[in-house]
Amino acid sequence: MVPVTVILIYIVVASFLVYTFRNKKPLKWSDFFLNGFPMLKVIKNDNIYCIPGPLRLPFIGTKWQQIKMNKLHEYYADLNKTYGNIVMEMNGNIPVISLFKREDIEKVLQFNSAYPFRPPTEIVSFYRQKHPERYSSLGLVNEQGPQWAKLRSKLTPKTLESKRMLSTFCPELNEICDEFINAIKQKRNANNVLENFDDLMKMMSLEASSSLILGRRMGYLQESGENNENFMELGNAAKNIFAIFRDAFYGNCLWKYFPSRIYKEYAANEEKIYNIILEIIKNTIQNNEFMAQDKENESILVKILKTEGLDIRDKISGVIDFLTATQVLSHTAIFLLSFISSNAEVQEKIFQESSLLSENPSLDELNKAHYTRAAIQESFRISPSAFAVARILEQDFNLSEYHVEAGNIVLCHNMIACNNEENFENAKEFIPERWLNENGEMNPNQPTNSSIVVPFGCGRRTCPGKKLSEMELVILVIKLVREFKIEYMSPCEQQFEFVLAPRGPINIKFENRV
Ligand code: HEM
Repeated sequence: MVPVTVILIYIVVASFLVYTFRNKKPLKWSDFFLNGFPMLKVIKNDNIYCIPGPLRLPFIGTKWQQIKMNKLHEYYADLNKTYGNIVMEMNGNIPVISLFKREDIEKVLQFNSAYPFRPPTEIVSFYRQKHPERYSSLGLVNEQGPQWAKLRSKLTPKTLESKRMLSTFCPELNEICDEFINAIKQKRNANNVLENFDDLMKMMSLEASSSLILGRRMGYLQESGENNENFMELGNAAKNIFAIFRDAFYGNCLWKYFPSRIYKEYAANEEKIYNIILEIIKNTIQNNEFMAQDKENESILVKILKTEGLDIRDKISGVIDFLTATQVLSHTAIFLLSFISSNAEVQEKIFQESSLLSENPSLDELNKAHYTRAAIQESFRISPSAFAVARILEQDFNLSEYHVEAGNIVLCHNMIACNNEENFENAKEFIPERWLNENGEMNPNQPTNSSIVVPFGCGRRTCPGKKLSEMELVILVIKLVREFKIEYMSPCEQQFEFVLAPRGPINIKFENRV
């Protein structure tokens, strides 16, 4: 009897709430009795509650649909098929609108904004607000408005985004890639198959990022036993954190009310990263590293420590945010190598191009590796790790004939739009040539609709690691394909870990070229 009463009360309360939200006026008793289940009816057509989408229930919204959190990318593709170009979900009681149509995505992402608003990662914001002794703001990734602009201008231009910095780092990156190739040779089995390549790839991208950002070689690519325990912990914490973001955002949000398992896991990983970075900073200061004269070879950490007008807590959180963000690079590399593995002709063309470059190519040489760069861009088109770009609207928009007011969260589904035949011919096929002009030069604006290929986001909030990541991917592919014939032992499946990640284990045959 008790469960039946609870369900009845729930239906009545749900009807009132949904009706009131949809029609912006309270439900009268007469409506309820005369209309049956008004929660299922659309009365007006000019607000977001009229946008089609799965059944929204009070308190849990549409979360009941997202049971398989590691398959959310497939869930969104199904939503697009079922409901069309624009779909509304409720994340608890927060409306989230998904856009799949190119014109809508362009409208939102090309909106010229001084401070583009991207919804923050809730659990990070929540935790950082509770720890003012460590964090004076939400940090570069999560802050908004003028505070974000200040962090962005202080933390990035002289560091991650400068051409000089990339040129200086290029020789070291060549060295790290050689170390990576040696590790592959040592770890592959008698049949030349390397099992769990995904683990080694993560270590490679962490080694590269730590070397650039912290100015330290961590030894992630060395045989186990030689590694510093702290550095291994840092690596593991950075690896875990994305899946925690996903579970906190798409799972239940009990962590907002009490320290649930997911909150404790997040706090443990964040504290691990924080403490190790703090230790490294103390050592850097003690060893007088930032008094060094060699400005060219200064690490990003030293550059950030020297930046004036920024609270030390923001400097630390900036370094943490850079290090955690670099995880995405290893996912991207695995998707890219899988396309190269299943397209023998593409692999051969990259090999030909790589043979023309010097053993340790410079940044200028890498920029001329047009075919390889086109292959990377094509991989980004079909399988970008950030498969949707989120924004909070700063003004009202008409999107697919619905009026969407400022302040709403929208997800621009660039991956789904990029895999749609309406936007790209033979959209599901891997064709690097579509990015090349008649002289065989890479042209990112070449294909019609290239404006929706935004693997690093868009506008002033674009990823500051874009140029570094592109350079790293070109060196990596050129060196790997020059050394080995690459063959994935099974198709590379994808799973959702807040960003799109490969589903391990990834086993690859690396056969020496003769
Ligand atoms: C292939 C690798 C990478 C991909 C696909 C990627 C993708 C992205 C995307 C889509 C965004 C959101 C941009 C927007 O909202 O418009 C972003 C933001 C960001 N990325 Fe990356 N990223 C990569 C590598 C990196 C690396 C290596 C770093 C650091 C060294 C980094 C640091 C950041 C930071 C700090 C932000 C926040 C920027 C802000 O809000 O101002 N990313 N990234």
